[in-house]
Amino acid sequence: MALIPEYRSLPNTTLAAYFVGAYVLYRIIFSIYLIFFHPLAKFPGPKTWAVSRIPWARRVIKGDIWQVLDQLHLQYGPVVRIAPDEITTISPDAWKDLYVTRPLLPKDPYSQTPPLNGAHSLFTAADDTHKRIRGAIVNAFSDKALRNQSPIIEHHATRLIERIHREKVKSPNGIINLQKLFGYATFDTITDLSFGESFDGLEGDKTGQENSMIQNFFFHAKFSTIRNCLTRFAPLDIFLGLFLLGKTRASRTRNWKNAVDKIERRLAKGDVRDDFLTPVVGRIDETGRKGITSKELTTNGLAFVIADCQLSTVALATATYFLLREPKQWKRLAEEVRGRFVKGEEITVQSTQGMVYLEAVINETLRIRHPTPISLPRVLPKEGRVVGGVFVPGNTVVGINLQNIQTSPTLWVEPEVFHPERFLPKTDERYEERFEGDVKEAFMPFSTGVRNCIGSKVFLAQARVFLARLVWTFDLEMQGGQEDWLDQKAFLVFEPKPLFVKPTSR
Ligand code: HEM
Repeated sequence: MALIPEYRSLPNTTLAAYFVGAYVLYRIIFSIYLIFFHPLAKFPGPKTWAVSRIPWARRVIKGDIWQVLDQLHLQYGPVVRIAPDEITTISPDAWKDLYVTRPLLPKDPYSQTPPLNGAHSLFTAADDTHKRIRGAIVNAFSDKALRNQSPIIEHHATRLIERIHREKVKSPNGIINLQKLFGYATFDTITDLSFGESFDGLEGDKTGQENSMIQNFFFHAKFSTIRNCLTRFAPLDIFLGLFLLGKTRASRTRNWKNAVDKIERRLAKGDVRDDFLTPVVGRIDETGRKGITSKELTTNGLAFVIADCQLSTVALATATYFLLREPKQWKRLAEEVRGRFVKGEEITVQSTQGMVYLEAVINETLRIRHPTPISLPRVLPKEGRVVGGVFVPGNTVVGINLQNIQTSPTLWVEPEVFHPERFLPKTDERYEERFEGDVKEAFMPFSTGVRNCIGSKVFLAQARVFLARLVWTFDLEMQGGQEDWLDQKAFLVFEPKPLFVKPTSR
């Protein structure tokens, strides 16, 4: 009782100092616990990262976390503690331990942006909901389905080449931004496949309406990355969410309506052609107990569009950049493509299968520059699990960073050098023995297990046809001053710079 008047009589500044002092003392004691006594204390890593999420968050928000993780692995080894409750690994065995071994590990909820309308995409759905949705649409991604969808991909490849011709003529010095055109081409292809109608970005020069949706996707990727990161520092994420969601509400509503209208028109036509909607025609089930609901169909359609449009654009622009920087590799690819086809139209999804150098170029591009250089974090069960040969305690968040595992000097020969040859069959005369040193099991650009990339075959088909048609039709020269083109930030996905090239028809 006697304390209360004394306590009350303290000046406000002294009171505040007590509180600050108590908090600092608590942080110091807690930090000592985190560094020396916490179950993750045995894992190496920077001490400042072990005691707080802030160093990690700072790098995510700066867009260079993938580069910093590279350095941390070099310094500390294959397993690094990057937060009080999280470790990252580049052990190839961890692919199986984290993404295949049963029971399946849930995704770290902090790494996910929850759907605004409650209808999950495959990315955010868990357990039975994930199984149900994937089961409803998986047939749209089979080899057979892809064969039937091929004319759509080839049609947009033709329009890409036509647009490059038009752009070349329009440009006073013949220089064009190829990254932008890849963006339109992938956008047109994937909207055609996902919604049943193309958004016709490649025709924008004719209609005078250049589509800005692609730029918006990259903006959203940045926003979602920062918001997800801030969910660990609530209520900061809520403020950012209110501000940015308000700012983007109109465009989101427009995109949603556009998608719904197109999907409805496509479903009404019935079983008329093969696209991603074919397996669900007449099978929409609004109960949410089997199949897929119409809201989930739209959410997933938009997710496919965003995934393809961003990742394929980055991959295609990056492949072209590497090829133009490395004349020997360009020449090898040109020989393969030009030696095989007499006419550009012969270049199809089917006819580009088994083109070993082309496939090696695509693989090497994905290896050296994964379009989405993120970690795939999973939460361990309370009993813990062996990951990559090391026991990791329960409730730890563990992930493989897609970029780091593909460029670690402990796993790859000359990891930063563009050598498609490393992916050639050993019997190929261009293969070099030194690439025996590569640990190819580390290379899983589409992840593995039941949550692997459902769209990988579509991407590969598109990449083969677009690149082969480009190389068949044009000689390309890179405009100077782009030596630092690869210096890009990544927010979920790399933010590609314009790629200025001068195409000349052969
Ligand atoms: C360069 C191209 C691509 C790469 C490197 C890539 C990579 C990946 C990776 C690593 C995952 C696993 C994500 C996780 O575990 O959280 C994934 C999942 C997924 N990808 Fe892709 N992707 C690409 C293109 C595409 C395309 C073209 C589509 C759509 C047509 C697509 C649709 C999806 C979907 C829906 C999932 C979630 C699958 C599930 O959880 O069931 N991706 N992708």
